[in-house]
Amino acid sequence: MTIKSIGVIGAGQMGNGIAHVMALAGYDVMLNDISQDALDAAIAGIDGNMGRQVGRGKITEADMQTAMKRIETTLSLPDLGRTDLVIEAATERESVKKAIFADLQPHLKPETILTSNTSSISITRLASRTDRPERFMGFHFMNPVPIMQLVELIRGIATDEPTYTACREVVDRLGKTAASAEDFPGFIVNRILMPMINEAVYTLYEGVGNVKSIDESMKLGANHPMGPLELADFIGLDTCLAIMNVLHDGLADTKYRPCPLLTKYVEAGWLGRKTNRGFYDYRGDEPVPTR
Ligand SMILES: CC(=O)CC(=O)SCCNC(=O)CCNC(=O)[C@H](O)C(C)(C)COP(=O)(O)OP(=O)(O)OC[C@H]1O[C@@H](n2cnc3c(N)ncnc32)[C@H](O)[C@@H]1OP(=O)(O)O
Ligand SMILES: NC(=O)C1=CN([C@@H]2O[C@H](COP(=O)(O)OP(=O)(O)OC[C@H]3O[C@@H](n4cnc5c(N)ncnc54)[C@H](OP(=O)(O)O)[C@@H]3O)[C@@H](O)[C@H]2O)C=CC1
Repeated sequence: MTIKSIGVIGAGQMGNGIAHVMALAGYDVMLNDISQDALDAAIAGIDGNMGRQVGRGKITEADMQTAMKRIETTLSLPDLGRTDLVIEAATERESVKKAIFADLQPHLKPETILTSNTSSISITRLASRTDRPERFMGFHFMNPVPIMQLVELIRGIATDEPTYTACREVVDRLGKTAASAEDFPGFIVNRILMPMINEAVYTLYEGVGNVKSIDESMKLGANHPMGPLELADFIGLDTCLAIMNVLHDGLADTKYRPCPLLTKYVEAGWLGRKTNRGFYDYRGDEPVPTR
């Protein structure tokens, strides 16, 4: 099946980045969210990010104008019914994702491929609640989407080969690299990355270091581009906690228990950059460590 149009559900940082790269690669994009503010912020964000790419000579002004015209926004899920491939990128909560698929399903063309950008949730379980488990798979981008090269492709137990091939062709057209991961909690990247971030929070919780020393140690001592706490703020602490809970529940091993300090930050609504406060406070000119 040739994919021409893409539906993206959830206009947060991932949905916005996915719409950006898809439109630049020539796909028509229908971007959906439950909030008009989120849709407006996403379009402004894409405009700013593409503008920076023009400024740095990565794309032309004409590329940007054409791509921006390819992106439509909608508050109405049925509008995604006419697309060929849907990528769900809403909040990392299984109940939210299942409700979206249930609402969307009656409006889809029979051949439309359904995918989720979930960071950790079982593709097989999500697929089993839809009318098309063979045309369902995990399509996992990395943040920030316009920059990161990798896309994890995760087959559920029932995913058929034409579905995998069609998704793989989309990744190729984006100029990105696909990695196949088996459908187990957190797949590959988050199975490895998230316990490291959680351990950094334990290191903070136990007073081994403070926010600044932990991040500096990993940047200067292990050559990571961002410290683990800065990266957690960038990903979103709610998303980090949700992934740890999926690892803990799904693998039934106490080594994945989420750090209580991570839970406390999420309960405070200090979710990182998206709420202007997490392990750093972003409300001033420079980020200030909160511990
Ligand atoms: C949770 C999951 O399920 C999976 C995940 O995604 S895990 C998270 C994976 N991501 C990471 O680990 C990111 C680690 N951080 C980095 O690689 C880098 O710090 C970074 C690329 C984000 C920024 O790099 P930097 O050198 O500090 O900044 P800077 O020079 O300003 O930016 C580099 C490029 O990124 C772009 N960029 C930075 N932030 C961006 C954003 N939020 N959105 C879009 N583009 C962005 C810049 O425009 C610039 O683009 P060009 O190279 O085309 O000019
Ligand atoms: N953050 C990251 O680094 C990465 C995240 N992911 C995954 O991508 C997905 C999205 O993450 P991210 O973009 O960071 O999250 P955000 O919190 O930035 O965005 C999620 C968006 O989805 C919206 N939303 C919630 N419910 C619905 C719904 N029923 N229909 C449509 N939209 C809805 C939210 O609206 P509102 O704010 O109003 O609730 C919000 O705008 C998650 O599954 C996450 O695990 C994957 C790779 C990296």
